[in-house]
Amino acid sequence: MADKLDEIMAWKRQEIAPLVREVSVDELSALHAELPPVPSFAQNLRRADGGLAVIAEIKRRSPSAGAIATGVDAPTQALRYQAAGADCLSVLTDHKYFGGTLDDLSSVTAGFALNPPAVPCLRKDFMVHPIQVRHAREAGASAILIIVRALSDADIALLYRSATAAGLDALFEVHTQPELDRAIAAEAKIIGVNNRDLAIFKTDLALSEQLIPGIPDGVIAVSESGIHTAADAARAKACGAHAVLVGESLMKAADPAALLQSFR
Ligand SMILES: O=C(O)c1ccccc1NCC(=O)[C@H](O)[C@H](O)COP(=O)(O)O
Repeated sequence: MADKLDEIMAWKRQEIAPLVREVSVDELSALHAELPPVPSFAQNLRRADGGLAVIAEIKRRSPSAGAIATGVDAPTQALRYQAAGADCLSVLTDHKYFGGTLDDLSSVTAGFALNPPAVPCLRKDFMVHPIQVRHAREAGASAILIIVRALSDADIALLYRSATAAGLDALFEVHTQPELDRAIAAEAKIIGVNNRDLAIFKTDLALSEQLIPGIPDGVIAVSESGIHTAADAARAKACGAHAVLVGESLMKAADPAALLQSFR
């Protein structure tokens, strides 16, 4: 079966080609110094009460689910998640496959500036070049995504250095033990186990149970994808997850606050 992630990564490199230019670590540090600070993504993933933190995702559609909530207004959904008690948000900014835009992220963070407290936002996109890190910081993100399987070790190191210079955290996403080993070697501080196999679109929480116990102490562990019920979240917590990343079930929930609280 064709691998969707390979297709998306090839498209992403094509999509950003016209925007690509050299972006140095110094440029990103200077940008960070001149822009208003952003709230810490990592800090919000460690709840003082020991409960499971929830990263609530804004996602209109996806390759696996098709249409989820195509007409949703991102800043309105962000304020619903804020009121529901989300610890962090994940905002899809890829348009072709997920129906999101970078403007969604900018309008979400601008909305929080008018309606504090700001909830830290992950720019959920397929990162391949530091220019995307710059755009994420300008749009008010607190973190970027690094999909280990899709990148060389050199690309991972460059993106991580760039994110750190720009004052952003990085969520390293893994799906296998060798990918987890690479994330650990890169000194990731936040590692997410994606329960969804992006080749066949099957989600299996057993993957979190298999990999999360191998995430070192001191590193934040996130279980991603396929969390629909309190029982799913409890499985993630039982194997050591500090947080869950939840898209489809929260996007479709009539009462996101009740569902989110049940996860905790
Ligand atoms: O969700 C997909 O179909 C998908 C396909 C290809 C690459 C990435 C994909 N999803 C990204 C995600 O990681 C999920 O949006 C996220 O973990 C939330 O998952 P869910 O709660 O199952 O919506």
